[in-house]
Amino acid sequence: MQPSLAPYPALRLRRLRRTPAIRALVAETTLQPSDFIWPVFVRDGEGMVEPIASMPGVNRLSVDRVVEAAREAYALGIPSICLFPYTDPSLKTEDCAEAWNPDNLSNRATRAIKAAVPEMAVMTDVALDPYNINGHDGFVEDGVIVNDRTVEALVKQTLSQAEAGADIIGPSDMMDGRIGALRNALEAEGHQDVLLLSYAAKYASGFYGPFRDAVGASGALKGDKKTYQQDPGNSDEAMRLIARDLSEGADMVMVKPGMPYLDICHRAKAMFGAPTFAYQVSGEYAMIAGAGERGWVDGEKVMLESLMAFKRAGCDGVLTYFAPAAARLLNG
Ligand SMILES: NCC(=O)CCC(=O)O
Repeated sequence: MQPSLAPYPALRLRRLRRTPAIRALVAETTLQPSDFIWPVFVRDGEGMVEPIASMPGVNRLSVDRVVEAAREAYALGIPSICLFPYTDPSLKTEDCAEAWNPDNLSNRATRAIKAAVPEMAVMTDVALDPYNINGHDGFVEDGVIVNDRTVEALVKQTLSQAEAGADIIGPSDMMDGRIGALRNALEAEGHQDVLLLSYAAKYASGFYGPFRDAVGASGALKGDKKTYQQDPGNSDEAMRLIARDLSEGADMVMVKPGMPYLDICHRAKAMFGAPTFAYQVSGEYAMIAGAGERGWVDGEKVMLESLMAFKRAGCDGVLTYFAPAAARLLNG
């Protein structure tokens, strides 16, 4: 766009900022509760609300409490909730079989939410890390994360989540060929309406630290994830990954983390025009919530500003731990 500008004083751009009404008229971007997917941490037990120290205001919830939280979130106008299980260490194995157990925590929570709040879109996570004894998203053989055997396991995990009633499956593993394999399996098994929101551009980031505490994976992870997650300096690679996943049958794509990667969000939306989401991850949340708690920044203001930035960059929506707090503010 080439802005055509009259010379000053014919042009006084401050005229457009003079009152709240005029500012509202010319606002380019809006933020609303329907822009959010709310990630929640699920644990076993009943009546459990367990705070996560590195994520002030975020708790691990037992299934009954997740159902209550989902009901409240939906009433606030948040259309979707995303489940992350805190897996009991005794259930983590080398074969990751708990990942496709029809009665695992994630599947139980999905069934319970779909029974209580059927209109809400339940999103689930596909990757082996919550169930893997070594904390990796794929199987490890001789120190190498193997691709194709992992994809076979991801298919089993996906089908068990679809059977439980998940509306949106989020493959976060970054293996090659998994979107095509999952799409084919969903079609073949009568789950043609299940959506795939691919974690297409997922970076090997330091911003995931608090999440790994939240799901109990910090101690488990051996080494790093650099052979499957992206180098933070790469942008063309992100476009290739997104193009590939869309061509294999992804309905929506995600960029993760969010705030440090707004250029990737913008480029992805401009290049593909597909429904594009960003994940404002745990470290981003912790920085804003932690600084807000200490009074170093105005926490609410920075929260909304950060979420608006995703929309301005071109995202259709944001996965954010702030979803209920932000929705409450936006609803007034
Ligand atoms: N697969 C989901 C994540 O890795 C979330 C990361 C975060 O919130 O830090």
